Amino acid sequence: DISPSEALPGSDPSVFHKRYLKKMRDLGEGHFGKVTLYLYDPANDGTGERVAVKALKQEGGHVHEGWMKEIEILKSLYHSNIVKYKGCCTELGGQVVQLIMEYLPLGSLREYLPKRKLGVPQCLLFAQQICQGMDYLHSKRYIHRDLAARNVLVENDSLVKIGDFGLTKYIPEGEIYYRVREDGDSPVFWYAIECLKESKFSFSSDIWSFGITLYEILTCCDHRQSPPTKFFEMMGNVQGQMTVMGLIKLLEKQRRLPCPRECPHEVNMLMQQCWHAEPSERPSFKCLTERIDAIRQ
Ligand SMILES: C=Cc1cc(F)c(CN2CC[C@](CC#N)(n3cc(C(N)=O)c(NC(=O)OC)n3)[C@H](F)C2)cc1O
Repeated sequence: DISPSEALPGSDPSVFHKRYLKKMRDLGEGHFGKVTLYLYDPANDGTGERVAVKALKQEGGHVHEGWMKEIEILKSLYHSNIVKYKGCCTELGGQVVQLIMEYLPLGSLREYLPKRKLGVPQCLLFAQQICQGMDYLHSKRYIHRDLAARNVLVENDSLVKIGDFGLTKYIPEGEIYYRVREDGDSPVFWYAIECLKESKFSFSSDIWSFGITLYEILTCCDHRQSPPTKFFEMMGNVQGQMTVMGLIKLLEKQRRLPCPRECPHEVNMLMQQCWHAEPSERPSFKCLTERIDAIRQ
């Protein structure tokens, strides 16, 4: 039983057939789904290519409209600092759709940085590339809402890509904020103060998350200095159950993550501006790209 797309010569390379996907191992787990490494091996001789496959945990089998939106978003993005869309694998006549992306075996900055102890210049190169990818995303009026080192993939020593768009939303023309209802397991330590207080997400709240991501890069994702660890310490470890209220109080008292040891003064200034209490006072990604470029010279 071959489907039409298989019968025609030069069939659509963005159509992946379930029967040729051989599961290798899990790469990650999210609230609503998971990302898995597969070998796509139509010749069935092990010479196929490795791909990263994102799938929803199908409850009730219905396809999330938000899920189809995420696929459409990644499919529409073409940038050297954004992970490449490769195609889809459909099952049950389109009831189940899996997203096929390029596989970056070095994984995210969370896995890579602790092993590689980069110097400041290379940290700034990675930071600048994240800004370029994010500037492109914002130019298409998308907000990411989950920018963090765990969602930035490493292609090689001098190239990183934003690798996951699970919480990305479109901001219609003329609007500034996207308000969320769902809470789930929100990454509150990467959230801007207005997100914590009013669930108001914007281009400016992505800038705040970039500042946290830059801090992660400069601390080589050392878990002893991770944002959760550090914020817990700053709150005086209230018996470990940190409340969002505790974090808001801290941020309202203008407390911020400390300057990492290796961090040059002007980079710390840039990070602190990303964490300005007033969203409109935070720099844009275009501005950040230029300022990091100047510092790198
Ligand atoms: C359904 C929602 C959902 C499910 C999830 F599992 C996650 C979390 N997931 C994101 C994708 C992830 C990190 C990034 N960026 N990653 C991608 C690749 C790749 N393309 O190669 C890769 N490579 C790798 O680890 O190589 C050793 N890791 C990693 F899987 C974590 C987020 C979610 O929204």
